[in-house]
Amino acid sequence: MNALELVNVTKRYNNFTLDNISFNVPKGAIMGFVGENGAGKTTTIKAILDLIRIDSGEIRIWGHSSKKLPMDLKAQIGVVFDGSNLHENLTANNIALIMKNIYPNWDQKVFSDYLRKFQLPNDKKFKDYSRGMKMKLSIAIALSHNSKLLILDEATSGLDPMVRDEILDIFLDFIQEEDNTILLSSHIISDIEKIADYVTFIHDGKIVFSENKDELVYKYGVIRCPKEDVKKIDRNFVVGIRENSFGAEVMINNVDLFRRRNREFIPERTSIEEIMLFISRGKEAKA
Ligand SMILES: Nc1ncnc2c1ncn2[C@@H]1O[C@H](COP(=O)(O)OP(=O)(O)OP(=O)(O)O)[C@@H](O)[C@H]1O
Repeated sequence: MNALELVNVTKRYNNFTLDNISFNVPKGAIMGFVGENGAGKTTTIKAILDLIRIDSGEIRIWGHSSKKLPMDLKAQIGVVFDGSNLHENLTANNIALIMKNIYPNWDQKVFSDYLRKFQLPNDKKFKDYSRGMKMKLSIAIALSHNSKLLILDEATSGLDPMVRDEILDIFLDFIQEEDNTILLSSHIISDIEKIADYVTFIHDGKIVFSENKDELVYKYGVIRCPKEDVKKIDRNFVVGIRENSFGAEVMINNVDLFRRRNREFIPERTSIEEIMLFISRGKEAKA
């Protein structure tokens, strides 16, 4: 069962198109949603949350059309946006009062526990919080209304590695509950490598892949060879080329089939970060 399904979703802006994207997030999984600046991550998340109107396609949350999601299910989605939009003059205490009215399932005890755990003062105004504190407060809110689906847009960016680790642990705790699901967009691939079960890579408004994280690194490989050998490699397998003064690195897809067909070149293991970098740069050789 999927918590989230996107089918052929298209959204056109003047200079950008979210182009016919499809991917699923299985219930109980953490989906890492990665892509460079402007690739379309926030647009996708806004579409999922029905904050923008899509031009075509279908989005289903727990099997319901996102446009017709019943209120009680809507209340089970915890959302954190980068640069939280909480009012500057509110304190955590004020926010708790507001959230109690917004969410029928608001759990004050859980919220207070998170404030303590994150060492967030009750009475300090939001504008006087540090970036890390603001992010933690947003996460505490998202986790305090019995959410079963967390949608996090760059929730760990701009935070130091220790705070990031602390927050990633909270996400891992959250996912221990069998039915809980996370969609986490991030620039920080190491965070995704640490906690995600699946990775969806969006590039220039299109989905390049949406796959199980562990299988991904077996599908791709890097061949290191002299520049003049690049042309011997079957272009159908090539997803990206990088050249430097020592030679060339060629990222290939479908490594198993490549190995069976070709004994001359031996692809080496790679990482999600490298796969993304190569694919973003394209098939033309670049230093
Ligand atoms: N309301 C809008 N009107 C016109 N263009 C928009 C609007 N919102 C977003 N865009 C454009 O859509 C593109 C994708 O933006 P989006 O915020 O989805 O990217 P992103 O992957 O989240 O990037 P980042 O990692 O930088 O946040 C950008 O070119 C942006 O300028």
